[in-house]
Amino acid sequence: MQPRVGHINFLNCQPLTYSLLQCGYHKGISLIMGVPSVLNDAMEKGQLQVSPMSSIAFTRISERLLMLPNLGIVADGNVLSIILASKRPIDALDGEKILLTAQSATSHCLLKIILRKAYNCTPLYQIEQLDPYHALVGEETAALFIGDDALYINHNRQAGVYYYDLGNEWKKLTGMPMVYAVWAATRQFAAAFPEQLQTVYKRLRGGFDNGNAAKEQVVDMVVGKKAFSRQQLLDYFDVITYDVHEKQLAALKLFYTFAAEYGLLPSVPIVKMANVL
Ligand SMILES: C=C(OC1C=C(C(=O)O)C=C[C@H]1O)C(=O)O
Repeated sequence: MQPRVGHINFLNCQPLTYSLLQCGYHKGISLIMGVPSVLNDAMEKGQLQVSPMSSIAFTRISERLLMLPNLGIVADGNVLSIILASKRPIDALDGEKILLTAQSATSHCLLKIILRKAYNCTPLYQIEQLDPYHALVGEETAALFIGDDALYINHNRQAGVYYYDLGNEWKKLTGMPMVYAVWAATRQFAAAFPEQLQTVYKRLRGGFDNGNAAKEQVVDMVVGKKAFSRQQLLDYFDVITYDVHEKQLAALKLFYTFAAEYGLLPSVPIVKMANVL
C-alpha cells in the first residue's frame, strides 16, 4: 500500500513540489494535491494518511493526529501571501462585511484575532470562493486572500485600496513568527506503519531541504507559468520557511491560546508529536 499524502498546490510549497516532481522524492508515495481547506477536509474524513493542514484545522481533530516535528509553513513578519485588501483602513472595519477565501482556515482565525485584539473590530464574515482578478467589486468592504491569489493581489495593487499583510500584523501584535500550517499523520497510520511514516517524513523534510538548496531551479519550474517575475519568486522563497523549533512552537501555542480565548476553538489542544526523528 502506498500512503496517501496531501500536498498544497501553492507556490508556498514549491521547494517541496520541485523535489517531489523533479528529484524523485515522491517514490512510494501517492500524492494528493489540493488547496489547504480541501486537504484539511480530506484529513478529517480519513482519506489521507499524512498531509499539511492549516494549523487551526489540526486542532479540530488533534486527538486523532500526530504532528510531524520540525515541519511547517512559517514566516517571521511579512508573509506576502496572506493579504487583507480593504476599501477602508483596518481600524475602521467594525460591523463591515469581510469576505474570506474558502481555501483557508488558519488565516480566517488569524484575521479575527488581529481585528479584535489590535483594532477592537468585530466585522461580519462570509466565506466565499474569491477571484483575485476581480477583488472588491461587490458590496463587501474587504476581502482576505491566501496563497498564490494573495501574492498576486499584493504585487498588483489597485489605487484607493488598503493592503494588510497578516504576517506583519501578527508580528506587530505578538513579536512572534506565525505558523500557518503544520504536517500531520493519523495516529492509526503511525501505529500500523511506523517505518512508512518515517520514510514519508524523510521525503518531506529532505524535500524541503533539497528545494531550499536549489532555489534557482525551483524558480525555473514556475517562472513564465505564473504571473510573477523571477525576483518576486526568489523573494517569496526567502520569506517562507519550513523549520519548526521551540520559538515557532511557542508562537503556535500563543495562536491557539488567542483562538481559544475568542471561542474559535474549544480549548488549547495537547499536541502529540510523531516519533520519526
Ligand atoms: C502562507 C500561507 O500559508 C498557508 C495558509 C493556510 C491557511 O490559511 O489555512 C494553510 C496553509 C498554507 O497555505 C499561504 O497560503 O499563503
